[in-house]
Amino acid sequence: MFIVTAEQMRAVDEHTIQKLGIPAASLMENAGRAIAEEVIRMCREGDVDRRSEQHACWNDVNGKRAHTGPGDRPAHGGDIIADPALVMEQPGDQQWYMLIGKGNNGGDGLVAARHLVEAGLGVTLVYADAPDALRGEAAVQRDAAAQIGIPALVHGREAVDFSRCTGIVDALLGTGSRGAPRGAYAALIEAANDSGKPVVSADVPSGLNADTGEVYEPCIQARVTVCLALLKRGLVQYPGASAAGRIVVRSIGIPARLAPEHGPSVRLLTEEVLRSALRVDTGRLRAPDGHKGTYGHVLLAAGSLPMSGAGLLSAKAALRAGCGLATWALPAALLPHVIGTVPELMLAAAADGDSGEWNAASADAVLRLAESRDVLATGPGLGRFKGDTDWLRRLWQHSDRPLVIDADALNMLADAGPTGPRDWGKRSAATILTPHPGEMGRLLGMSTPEVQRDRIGHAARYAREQGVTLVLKGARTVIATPSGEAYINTTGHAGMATGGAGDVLTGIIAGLLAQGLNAEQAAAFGVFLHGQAGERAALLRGDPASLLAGDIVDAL
Ligand SMILES: NC(=O)C1=CN([C@@H]2O[C@H](COP(=O)(O)OP(=O)(O)OC[C@H]3O[C@@H](n4cnc5c(N)ncnc54)[C@H](O)[C@@H]3O)[C@@H](O)[C@H]2O)[C@H](O)CC1
Ligand SMILES: [K+]
Repeated sequence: MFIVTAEQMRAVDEHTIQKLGIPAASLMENAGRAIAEEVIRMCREGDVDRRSEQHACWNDVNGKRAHTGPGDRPAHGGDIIADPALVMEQPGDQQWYMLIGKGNNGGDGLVAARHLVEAGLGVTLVYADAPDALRGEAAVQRDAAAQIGIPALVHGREAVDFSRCTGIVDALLGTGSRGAPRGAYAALIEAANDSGKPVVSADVPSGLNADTGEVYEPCIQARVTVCLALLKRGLVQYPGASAAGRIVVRSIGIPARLAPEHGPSVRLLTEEVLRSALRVDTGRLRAPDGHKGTYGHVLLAAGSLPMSGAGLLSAKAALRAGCGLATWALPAALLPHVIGTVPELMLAAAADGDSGEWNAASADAVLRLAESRDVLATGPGLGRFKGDTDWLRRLWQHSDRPLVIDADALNMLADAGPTGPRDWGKRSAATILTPHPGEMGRLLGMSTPEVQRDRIGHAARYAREQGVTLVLKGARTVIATPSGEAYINTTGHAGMATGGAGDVLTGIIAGLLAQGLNAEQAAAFGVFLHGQAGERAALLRGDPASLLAGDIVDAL
């Protein structure tokens, strides 16, 4: 599933109308109908009374539990399947308030109102602006609603009291919204939130930045968001993802495949995308006649005295991800401390003049060890040391192996200079960086909140400019490729925010690279697997908060 910006959505919309000749009115009709169907579904299934469903149910987006409309039950011979609007024989005394903005989002709300009236629901329109402010298709829908006799209030002219209504449809602001909601829009959003009634948002919750996921003050807190045509970036990035509630993406006649023609290709990372777009074929990872050499050898340069566990977690994760062999290189004096901790692991001592410090262990020693291995990964538990940026530069410039860079090695990279490591030259093999938002901020020379304000945008730009594959960790991890594509992960949970989880991810990605996956495949599949293993580990433990990074490795 493609994820678009508001501008990209507008361009795809225009293409559909201008080049394909599909009338704008048809798209608005489909949009409004999709919103009405969701409201009707909620009424039929009693969702409106279910207060617990406040947080996003991501599975609705990645298709595992998508609502398929009135035909959920398999049809048998002789069954008569009717529109949901026609089978609501006892809608009861459902009263829905429709908040109508003056743009096309409001037009969608007006179409939805017509369909809800048809289904027998009580509907009241609440215009944010005087109804004559509406233009084009939205004005056509305003007139149709008036002809049908749908009661209407205008904010500021009549009092609006939500206390007796069943639910609220938010069709105030959509992708044409700019900045924080103003005037009547802000007042209606606040009143809707304060009412405690379930809100169904049309396309995006009003008050959300549809591109970045930033929530303005105020912003609708939706129970459900019926996202129209294509998933918007702001709905998959926090805090927007929380404001959206459950997300239902509905097709309205705009071909989704047009999205990459009009902007960057950003996709939701699902099993389907891994198989089709990324061509990850797990069935081919293990040849029936393979031996340990077939599945590759990871060299990990990691760990220091206070953080030897990071190296252990990474190395173990690489093995669990399926590589044939893993060698952990560390300053020679540290080696006796870790012997036997992971018996399957090989250890390589980097001469350190008996100091136990990386500053005495040369980059050339690591390069020599890497020559006979397939992948080089560095960073976990490394710490900072004198001359470390030059140390990393030598690995960058002289290793022809795929290179995974994490943790403190990213901080060394941040010191490469204002234009970033691209000044070190183009590497002959792939480079994967796996920063958390703090490390990403150091790479970009900006604060962590600034990074978080537009995770997809920053990750995609850095990957393209620096020619690397970038994994921006955190809720909804972003995987961005040098060619400008991005994937947003759907697996994992907040329990995985625990020390060492990142080291595990580095190991998984290195382990997958060793088995022959390319950088894009290894990064995306690695992130997906890491999240799945975290979900599994939380189930086994019964409580996500008690998760340890080692549990993720064990659940792989
Ligand atoms: N996917 C599609 O192609 C389709 C989308 N539809 C719906 O249309 C909206 C986008 O409509 P648009 O008219 O461009 O913008 P909005 O309705 O979001 O509102 C713009 C309107 O609001 C005013 N405004 C902007 N920012 C603010 C603010 N911060 N405070 C107050 N007022 C604001 C601005 O002046 C404009 O007048 C999309 O989301 C879908 O819902 C189609 O219906 C089907 C095809
Ligand atoms: K809206």
